[in-house]
Amino acid sequence: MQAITTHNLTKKYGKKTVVNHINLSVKKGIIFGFLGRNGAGKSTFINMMTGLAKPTSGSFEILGHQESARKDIQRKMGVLPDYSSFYENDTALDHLTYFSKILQLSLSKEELRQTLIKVGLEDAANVKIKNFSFGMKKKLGIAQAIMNQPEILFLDEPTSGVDANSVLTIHALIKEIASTGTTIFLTSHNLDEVEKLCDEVAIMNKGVIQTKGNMDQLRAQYQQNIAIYIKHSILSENQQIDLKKELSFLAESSNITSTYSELFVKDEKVIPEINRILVNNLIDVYRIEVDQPSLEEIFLHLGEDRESA
Ligand SMILES: Nc1ncnc2c1ncn2[C@@H]1O[C@H](COP(=O)(O)OP(=O)(O)OP(=O)(O)O)[C@@H](O)[C@H]1O
Repeated sequence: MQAITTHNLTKKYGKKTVVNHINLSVKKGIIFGFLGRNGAGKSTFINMMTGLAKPTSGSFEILGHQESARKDIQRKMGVLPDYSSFYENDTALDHLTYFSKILQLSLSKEELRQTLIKVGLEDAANVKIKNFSFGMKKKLGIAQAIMNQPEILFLDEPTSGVDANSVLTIHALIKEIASTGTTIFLTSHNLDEVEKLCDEVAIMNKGVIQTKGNMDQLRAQYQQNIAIYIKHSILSENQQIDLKKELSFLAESSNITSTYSELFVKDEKVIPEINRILVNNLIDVYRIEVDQPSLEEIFLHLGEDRESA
């Protein structure tokens, strides 16, 4: 089942088309990363999902509900906006109590405390928000977003401006929430974070989805080679030539030297075969390192495509 399906979803501001006929589907239960440069249209897309903006044309379903069934969607949805606002004189517990009432969740104090425990703010339940660090405010924002035990959670930049320790806690929290089956739709400018957390990624550019898939699919699509670095026993010149020839069927390119070789391959599935060739040639391997292209490299590569287009 899909958590989100959009059909030619479009948003225009005046004459400017900010979201342009997007057909996107997001599987239920995954962590989905939504990327794009500033101004690509991500927030506008999310605002339509969360009910803050109306599509100009097209439609979408969330968890099987049409956009018109906003109340049903809202009940199952949690949202951490890019910037949450708080009454600085409220405590964490006051804040959750207030939103629990607004959302008509009728949660007990104990249930609210449990939510604070989940996000690691148990000791701050009665502390005024004005004394919170930025990271604590993000965690409180997440607590607010998960109070209703949502089936789908939108997290807009959950770790931007947050200190390294809190980043780790928030990452662990996101994984824990996802492990209960909640679909997570996450935007972040931190590509490393997206690569670590997300099962699938979509990259938006100028209002359209430029690419979508898991990391393996993105690597294959953008033909980013995997680099393999091997430190091995000393090879004579003839051995180097023979090895290069044998590996030429598996590697896109290679650089074989007497003690150290670099290979560039399309698919990591060839690594065991490379290993076998080394063993058959009685070459001792002291170290082998595999360097997969990062999401950052793919993202930059997409940028090159865009600029040369
Ligand atoms: N309410 C609005 N009225 C007019 N133009 C808007 C409005 N909201 C967004 N835009 C324009 O739409 C384009 C896309 O903006 P959007 O905020 O969706 O991008 P984004 O990908 O979320 O960028 P960022 O990563 O900087 O948040 C921008 O050119 C922006 O100026």
